[in-house]
Amino acid sequence: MIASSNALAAERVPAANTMNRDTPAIDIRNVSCRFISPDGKATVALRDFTMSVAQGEFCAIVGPTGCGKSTTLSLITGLLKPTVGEVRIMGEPVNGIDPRIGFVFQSDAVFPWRSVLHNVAAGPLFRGKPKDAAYALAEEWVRRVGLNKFSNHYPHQLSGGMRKRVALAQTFINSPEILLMDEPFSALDMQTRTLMQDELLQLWSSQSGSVVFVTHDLEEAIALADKVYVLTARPATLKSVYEIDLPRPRVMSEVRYEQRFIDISRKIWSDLREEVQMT
Ligand SMILES: Nc1ncnc2c1ncn2[C@@H]1O[C@H](COP(=O)(O)OP(=O)(O)OP(=O)(O)O)[C@@H](O)[C@H]1O
Repeated sequence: MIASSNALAAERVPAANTMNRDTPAIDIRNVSCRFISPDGKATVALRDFTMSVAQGEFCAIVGPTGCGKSTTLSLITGLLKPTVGEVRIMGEPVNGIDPRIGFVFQSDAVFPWRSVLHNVAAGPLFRGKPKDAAYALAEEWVRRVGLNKFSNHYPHQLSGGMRKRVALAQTFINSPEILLMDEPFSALDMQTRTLMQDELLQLWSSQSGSVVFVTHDLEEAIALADKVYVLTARPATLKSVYEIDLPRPRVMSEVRYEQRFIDISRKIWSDLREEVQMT
């Protein structure tokens, strides 16, 4: 496996909680997950799967289609319970929806009837922040994601990339300790996608959260992550973990052309290809 440098990790702001820094943000231990359909047919999505995400770490999950990647995220959120095994968040067993967890999915989760500013303010308002403070914070986040000129626009008046920026602002405004992302940029064109990846890395490096990023795109996984988890074909179990020693900060439009990146891609792809060919 490849050694890690984690060059920027030491510069990030420490997590604002009293927990031991060595406690994993996410600890999935020997988890299996089986679905029973109404006609009684069983589907085993995950089998004896183990994964540990450190505080502040950026992990990506890749694997063949339908292997169980999204199921892994559902287990972390508590929306699903494992059939066997245990999932811990910040050292505690998962117990219902956790406000420390933020999500960004492939589809936009913006409210179509609210303007950009109102969309971004929704989270803090929902969490009980006073109105003035919530809107002041929302204005700051709208500016941070470069949408200040579009603050009063509605989602249907925005491009796909702009809506994704709204989604990032909506999520980061809550300073999530854990950020779960399921194919968040897959609907975007290549150029917009590259810009959004850069923005994601900038936002992430300014906060202390851990990220689990599910993607079909191996290059995206390598470019973004500290660690790439390769899952087997269904029922998914952990095939291998690669630590990505590319220095940070990384520039998405350049990193893919570095020889080290190409070497890592080749190595992981030879692992992943065996699984993809089975599906
Ligand atoms: N609620 C459910 N009930 C029954 N089967 C389910 C349920 N959720 C997922 N599955 C099945 O579990 C398996 C894993 O699904 P999952 O969505 O986790 O895969 P994935 O790796 O994210 O897929 P993709 O790469 O296509 O997005 C699939 O066979 C899917 O049909």
